[in-house]
Amino acid sequence: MDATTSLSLAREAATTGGEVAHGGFRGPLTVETKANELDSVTEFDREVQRRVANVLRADDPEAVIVGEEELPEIETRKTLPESGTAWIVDPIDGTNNFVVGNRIWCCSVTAAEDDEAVAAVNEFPALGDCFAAGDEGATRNGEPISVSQRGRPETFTINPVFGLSETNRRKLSEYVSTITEEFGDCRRFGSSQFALSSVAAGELDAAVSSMSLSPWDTVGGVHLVRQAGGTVTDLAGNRWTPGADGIIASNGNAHDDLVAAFE
Ligand SMILES: O=P(O)(O)OC[C@H]1O[C@](O)(COP(=O)(O)O)[C@@H](O)[C@@H]1O
Ligand SMILES: [Mg+2]
Repeated sequence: MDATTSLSLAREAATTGGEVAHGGFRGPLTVETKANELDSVTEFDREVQRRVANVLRADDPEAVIVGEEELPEIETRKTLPESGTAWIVDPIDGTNNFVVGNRIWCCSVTAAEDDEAVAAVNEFPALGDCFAAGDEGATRNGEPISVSQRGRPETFTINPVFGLSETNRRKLSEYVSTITEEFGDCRRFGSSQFALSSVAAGELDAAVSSMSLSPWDTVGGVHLVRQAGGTVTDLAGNRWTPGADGIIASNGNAHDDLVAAFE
């Protein structure tokens, strides 16, 4: 499937999923936890993944789906296949925000070919922003976007993406110190797809993490950043690929400084 066709299907799936989630936003929810007390899931996460999968499977009944939630009736992988087409789905990225009524959450749908994204859509219904990219640049609500122009590291606003699991808290605090001592300002939003979309749109200068983030937290947003003219590597400065330990996504202007600062 070419990038234009993939983008159109990703858009249809993410729009459908976003509408379903938005219908439950700020309403009564049943909230369960997964790995820890701060890892929430709601009935909407599962229902949105089901609805997104139905859109994708209506087009191709054999569509390979890499998704965050477990659904008994839809076979879902946790990692990307080494070859072929796969659809990466985060039904709600930012579930903790969704649960408390904060608008920063999205339905994320990405098409990948052989481990590499070809089209991505991050639909934020409560914000009214839809970030999308095929192979002709990135857009927000249909308008072209590009990474920021900022060049001096001490002026950079950076999002350390970590979540709040026990094991990652110490590293997060190190990253926050590095940002405030060597760079400019710090932001945290509770959604890695929002962080990456914001880098693509020039609203943030960089997003960084030493965690190995899941494909549904990253692959689509990485594609948006690259299509918007940015640079995405692992912590060693090598081109980022799914499964990498850590990520540095930036406007590209001080990428070497970021690689030198974060480990
Ligand atoms: O900006 P923060 O608070 O570090 O949040 C980042 C975290 O947000 C998430 O993107 C939220 O994902 P989910 O809501 O899909 O669980 C995590 O995957 C990631 O670890
Ligand atoms: Mg999620």
